[in-house]
Amino acid sequence: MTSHIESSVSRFLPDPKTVAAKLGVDKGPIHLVEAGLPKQLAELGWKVQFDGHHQFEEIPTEDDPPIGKLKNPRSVSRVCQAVAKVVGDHAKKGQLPLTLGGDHSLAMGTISGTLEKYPDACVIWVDAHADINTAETTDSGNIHGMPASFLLGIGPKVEEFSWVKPLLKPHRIVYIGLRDVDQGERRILREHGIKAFSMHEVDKYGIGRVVEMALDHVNPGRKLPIHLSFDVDALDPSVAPSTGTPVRGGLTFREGHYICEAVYETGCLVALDIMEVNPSLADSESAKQTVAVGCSLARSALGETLL
Ligand SMILES: NC(=[NH2+])NCCC[C@H](N)C(=O)O
Ligand SMILES: [Mn+2]
Ligand SMILES: [Mn+2]
Repeated sequence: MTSHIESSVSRFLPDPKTVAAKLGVDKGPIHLVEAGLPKQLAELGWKVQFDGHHQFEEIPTEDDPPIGKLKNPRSVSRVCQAVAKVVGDHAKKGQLPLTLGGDHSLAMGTISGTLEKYPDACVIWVDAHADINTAETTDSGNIHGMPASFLLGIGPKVEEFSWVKPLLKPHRIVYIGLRDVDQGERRILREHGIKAFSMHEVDKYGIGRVVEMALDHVNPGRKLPIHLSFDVDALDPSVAPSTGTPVRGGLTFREGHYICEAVYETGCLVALDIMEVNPSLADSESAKQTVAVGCSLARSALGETLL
């Protein structure tokens, strides 16, 4: 283990979208824990402190009407703010927070927590989507399509999310795996000069070169702390089927794991998110497969090697 990391903490959070609909019955991320992830990480040499389920506060839908187009804004804001605090507190103790989700809107919380302790941290965002819509550009109103814009402080201010400090700089985030990017998001990426390696670049250069180029962009000297936010829908749906917004043409099993291994090898990883695992969305075989992939991605990012 690298010296600045003494222990890891794993937490899992429900999916606000599903929770809102099902009044708190979403058990997505707990499956990763029940599949044995804490023990697997302990076997890799980590001292695992498991915080337990971060209880999503149920705000009845009628008490959480949309703000503009944003759906469930108060519920999402509240849970993300709580996550920011917990992640920040662990980071300040020199621990490596692992957050299991759940909706990728949670990255608003996890990355806020990381930047609180490491203001110069860079973010590697692995996803089929850019999740960089603003309250203005969003079509769906789903906040999981917007966390990056809140962290960057772009787009119209939404009072409910004023706790999110715009600490992330456009040159400190890089995407890998994109293939489903909305028109407004394309414009935002261009206007802010945000670097993104879509599946086109993965096909063209191979994953090894792409990860190297991504690191050269956000972390040229390989000295800055890295927050890896991995949305499992970056993987091809044949690899990770149980997720809310699958998009064909994604990363292979090995490509996804290679990213995690390469980030671990830098010795710079300070926080990890494994997001959008949703076992309730598929038959039990697909769910099992997706949960197993989520666990193995986390292990790869935390030091598991093939030999
Ligand atoms: N975290 C995710 N799965 N995001 C999907 C976002 C899809 C679409 N771009 C939206 O804004 O609604
Ligand atoms: Mn995402
Ligand atoms: Mn996604």
